[in-house]
Order: sequence, then C-alpha cells, then structure tokens
Amino acid sequence: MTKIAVLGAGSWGTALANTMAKNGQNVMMWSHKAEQAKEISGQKTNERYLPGAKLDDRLQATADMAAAVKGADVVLFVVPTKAIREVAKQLAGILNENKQQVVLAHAAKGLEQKTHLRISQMIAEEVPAEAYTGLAVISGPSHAEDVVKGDLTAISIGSTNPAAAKVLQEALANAHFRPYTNTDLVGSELGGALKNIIAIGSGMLIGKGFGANAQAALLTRGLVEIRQVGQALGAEPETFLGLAGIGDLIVTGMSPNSRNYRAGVALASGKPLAQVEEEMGMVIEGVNTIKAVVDFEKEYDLDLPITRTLYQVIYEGKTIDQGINDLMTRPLKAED
Ligand SMILES: NC(=O)c1ccc[n+]([C@@H]2O[C@H](COP(=O)([O-])OP(=O)(O)OC[C@H]3O[C@@H](n4cnc5c(N)ncnc54)[C@H](O)[C@@H]3O)[C@@H](O)[C@H]2O)c1
Ligand SMILES: O=P(O)(O)OC[C@H](O)CO
Repeated sequence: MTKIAVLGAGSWGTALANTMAKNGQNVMMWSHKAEQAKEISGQKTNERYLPGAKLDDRLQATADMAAAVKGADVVLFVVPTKAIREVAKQLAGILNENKQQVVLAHAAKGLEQKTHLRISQMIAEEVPAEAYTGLAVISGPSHAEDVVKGDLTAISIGSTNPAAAKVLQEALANAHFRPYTNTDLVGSELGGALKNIIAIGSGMLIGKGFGANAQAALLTRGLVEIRQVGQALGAEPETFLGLAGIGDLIVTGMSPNSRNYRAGVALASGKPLAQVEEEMGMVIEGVNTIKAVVDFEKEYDLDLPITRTLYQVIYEGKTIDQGINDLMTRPLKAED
C-alpha cells in the first residue's frame, strides 16, 4: 500500500484522492479550509466542489499539512496554478523538518502568470532536490465529476523518472481508470495547460450558435498552435497526439463539465469575465494561461492567431463576431 498525501480538496483533488482510496491506498487529503476537511472525513462528501458525490468511506482529510505529509511516499499537488508556489513553500519546510524524501506529483493545468513557468518548474524552485526522488504530472482527459461517477477514463502521467510515474500509475489504476505513462513531462504539462485556452474558444462558438464544423475547425487549428508553443518550449511533438494533447483538447473543448468551455459559453452570452469567474466558483485556468501564451508568441516568434484573437476578445474588448471574422478572412495559406 502506498501512502499518498493529496494537497488540495477542490473537485480534482477530491476525485483523485477518492480513486486512490477506493483502490485501497492509504490516502490523506489536505485542505486549507478546516470545515472542508471535516466534511470530507466526517460525511464523506464535498458538496461545494462535487455536489451529490458519495466519497469512499476510507477517505480522510485534515487541515494540518504536516499531519497529511507525515510518512507519505507520494505528495500530489492539486491546487489551482496560482496557489502552487505558496503550497510548495509550505511543503518544503515540512519535508526539511522531517528529513523526508518523497515522490512529488501535480495535477494542475496552468502556467505561472508572472514567470510563465510550468508547474513542475515552480515546485522545483521551491522544494530542494534532496527532498524528492522524482517529479511527475497527471494529465489527460479527465473531468472530476465523471471520475467520481466511475465513468471510463484514461489519463497520462508524464515524468522523466519512470519510477515516479509508475508509483502513481499503480496507485490510480482500476477497471474504470486507466493511467498510461510517458517520459515527456514538458509536453504533458503544456498539453494540459494550453488546451484550456482553445476550450474557451470552443464554448464561445457553441454560445454563438455555431455547430460541429466550426468546433472541429477550432480544435484542429488550436492543436497546431498548442504544438507550436510546445515545441518552442521543449516538448516532444508526438505528446500532443496523445491523451495529454488531442485527448484533453477533445474533452475540454466539448464537455459541458469543462469550466473553460462553460466560461466561453458564458462570455458569448455577454457576461463580463469577472461575473463569469464569480459564478463559476471554481478555477478557470485558461483565462490566466492565455496571458503567458500571447507573450510566448512574441518571445519565440510564433504565429498563434486563435490564441491572439481570444486574448483580444477576453481582455481588449474585441467582439466575438469580429474575432471570428478576423480569423476566417486571414490571408489564405497551406495547412501546416
Ligand atoms: N476539475 C477537474 O476536473 C480537473 C481535471 C484535471 C485537472 N484539473 C486541474 O486541477 C487544478 C485544481 O483544479 P480543481 O478543479 O480541483 O479546482 P477547484 O476550483 O475545484 O478547487 C480548488 C481547490 O484549491 C483550494 N485552494 C485555492 N487556493 C488555495 C491555496 N492558496 N492553498 C490551498 N488550497 C487552495 C480551494 O479551496 C479548493 O479546495 C487546476 O489546475 C485544474 O486545471 C482539474
Ligand atoms: O473543467 P476544466 O475546463 O478546468 O477542465 C478540466 C480538465 O482539465 C479536463 O481534462
């Protein structure tokens, strides 16, 4: 049995912790909110983030990070990107105090706003190398709401350390949940972060009444942009043809369970971004990630018309209709 500390008790942290608890692993969740930890341990529910879901009887949570991490073999971060650095700092102090070495993993899908760093880069800046044996990312098409219901799901775990990926693969796998491993940490992280931007656009198209032709065009051309950014940042291009790439783009760009997709639908209805974020009540990573990616376009001399146009719509007042027209009437070109 592997002992796993899951840091973060939102929808995805709870769904992953619940999967591993059901598999018989020794799981302890950490929430920064004592009330939430109490609800998970006592009632086996997390109504705010997974309404109606009944969690495994063995699932436990605490608001004391040191207690969650004590004796853990694996520490899994599942907080929003903007909270990763602060949580990693806190963890580093605990691991140092305990002289403890763990496998580190995360399941977040974003880029740091200020530095544009990937999540594993932020963690590696905060947690000293001697405190962990490997660093992995859980990526791929997986909505928490579907996972807790036992819907069939396949994900990918990226790590340059095969042993780190393997320990997570074994802890998570069951007949409904099938994790694959790969060695492309960079591509696995970027696939997960970048698809959120395109999913917002997909929601906008549906909100505007367009159909499957439009959606397929956006997702396919969006994947070309994801691959371009990925290659510029050192990812393997093949990763974007796998679960962390096209797989996650399909589910996030088409499922009403996606917060990014739903944000696009809501923005198309004319709601301002601040209202959309408030009503969602959960993280919409794509609206932050897009800021880093428009900078990458200049920094790496890329051509990212969809990302650029979405940025103009979300932050610069361009209308969706104008954005669509701009994209559709660009100079004609060969498919790349
Ligand atoms: N929900 C999904 O289906 C899903 C699937 C795959 C990946 N992800 C990714 O997982 C990450 C987490 O998403 P989520 O869906 O669980 O988010 P969420 O909005 O459902 O929950 C976020 C959780 O983090 C906690 N939190 C916020 N700030 C914190 C801080 N400073 N310190 C500690 N805890 C803090 C919140 O209280 C909440 O419990 C995101 O990067 C998301 O893209 C989500
Ligand atoms: O609900 P979203 O849009 O944050 O997407 C969640 C996951 O990344 C889907 O794989």
